[in-house]
Amino acid sequence: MRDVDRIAVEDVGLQLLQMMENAGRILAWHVRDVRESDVVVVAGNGGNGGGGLTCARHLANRDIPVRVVLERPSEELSGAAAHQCHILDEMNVSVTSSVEPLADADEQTAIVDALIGYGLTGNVRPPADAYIDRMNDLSGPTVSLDVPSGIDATTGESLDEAVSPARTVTLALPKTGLDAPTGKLYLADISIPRTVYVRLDIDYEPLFGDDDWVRLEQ
Ligand SMILES: NC(=O)C1=CN([C@@H]2O[C@H](COP(=O)(O)OP(=O)(O)OC[C@H]3O[C@@H](n4cnc5c(N)ncnc54)[C@H](O)[C@@H]3O)[C@@H](O)[C@H]2O)[C@@H](O)CC1
Ligand SMILES: [K+]
Repeated sequence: MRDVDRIAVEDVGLQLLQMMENAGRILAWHVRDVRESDVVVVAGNGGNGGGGLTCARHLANRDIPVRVVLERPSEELSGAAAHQCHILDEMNVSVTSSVEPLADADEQTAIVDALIGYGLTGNVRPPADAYIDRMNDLSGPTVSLDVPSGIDATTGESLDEAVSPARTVTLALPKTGLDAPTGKLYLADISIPRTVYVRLDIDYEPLFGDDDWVRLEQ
């Protein structure tokens, strides 16, 4: 997937924010599909977090009650995550980095797990572990972006706590490590052109029909 990202960006010219917009918009569709009530987005500081912040914008644009809990203070965000968070600030969407994560979520609140995607390196470090535990404590439906946080996208193993979602919306290609507990698994089209796969000798069959996502059988 890193190779796909690299070729798409460096050779073909697709920009991260374009792929992230597709990811966040399709994630918002799935959150609307599962939610009964308000929504809390848990966002890390990488591309996964950026996708969650994009999702929050698409929900807020439809007057869906949504708030964001960051793993670290917004002034520590960088890159695309900082970009997406600035827009939410301008929209007056609630963004906090509370120590007691998700303190005011009730049993109906839907959770968006945009903490860690395929960038997981090694055992889950604090405070991410507390956020993962808290997400798992809540009874509302959780939707994970790309990979349930804490799961290794390649091996599928979780070295310790991992999010146990109702569904996972993975991006572009099914990650090899997704035979892990992902809940219902969906693949989202983030507009990676076929030439990227051809250049990487990945045999690619068109996966997407009329929808922007497909359900993957597990
Ligand atoms: N082509 C694609 O697949 C695209 C993927 N995107 C998203 O970008 C993600 C990859 O982005 P990144 O490479 O920035 O990485 P991630 O956003 O997956 O992970 C980095 C974040 O996880 C934290 N983290 C990493 N290891 C940790 C550990 N052991 N304990 C606690 N925290 C840990 C880091 O502090 C950082 O906040 C994908 O999972 C996907 O969601 C999108 O940006 C769009 C393009
Ligand atoms: K995640």
